[in-house]
Amino acid sequence: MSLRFHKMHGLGNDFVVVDARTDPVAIDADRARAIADRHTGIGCDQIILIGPGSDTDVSMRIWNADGSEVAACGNATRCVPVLVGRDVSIRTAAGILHAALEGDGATVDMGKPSFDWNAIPLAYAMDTRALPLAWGELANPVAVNVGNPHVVFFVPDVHAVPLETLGPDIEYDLVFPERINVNIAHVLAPDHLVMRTWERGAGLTRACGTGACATFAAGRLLDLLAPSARLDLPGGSLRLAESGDGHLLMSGPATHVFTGEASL
Ligand SMILES: N[C@@H](CCC[C@H](N)C(=O)O)C(=O)O
Repeated sequence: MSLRFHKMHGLGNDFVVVDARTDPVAIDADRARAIADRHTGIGCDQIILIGPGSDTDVSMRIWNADGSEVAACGNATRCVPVLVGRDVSIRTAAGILHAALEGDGATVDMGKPSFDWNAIPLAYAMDTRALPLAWGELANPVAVNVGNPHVVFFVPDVHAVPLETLGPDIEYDLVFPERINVNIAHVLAPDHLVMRTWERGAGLTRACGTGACATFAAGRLLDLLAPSARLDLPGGSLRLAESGDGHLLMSGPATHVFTGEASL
């Protein structure tokens, strides 16, 4: 099957973006895995399908490299207005998002975080400010849903944590019935932190936009961060701010690399 696609990325979190606004394209878990394969496919962390919107400008569906379909992807959301060439409203499985072109990327209103244990979701009721759980040296994370599920650990040094081994243990722990994205962060100042993410369904990535939103929301909840902060990820920096009504505003770059066609 022939596939026309755009290769895009947000801070090195890379995507195969399929623009199906005028002609429908069918993607399922098997096709998503084949496209994402870095040896036999195109290679990417996520596959993004942009479709027409009914009540919005466009719609967006998201698959991780392992073929799992998910509701949110912050970095890909910044890519949408860049691809379309204007500010857009986007229908996603997590609700309607608004993305506005800004600088070399976009600012997206990512909505309000939820700290409800049911919304994360967790297997049973727990204090989501500090889950009473530990995996190796990582203990008592904040759990938060920002359209997708995350845990956030505040640690003394993100570079000293073996996230490549602890990440999968946490992602697949049965306490997270829909698996989980795993973020570790250390705060340098109330308006500046450093973080890394193990992504559900994709592993270690250079950046995770929803991970940055989750980490900022967790930092605000614990009073570690100011209402606006810079977050340094392995692939570069994002700016997060909290609006008056508690929404998370994420700003950062989004890059179109090339347009191609593949038999996949
Ligand atoms: N890279 C994304 C998040 C993609 C989805 C995530 N791995 C999940 O399974 O929820 C981002 O920039 O937010």
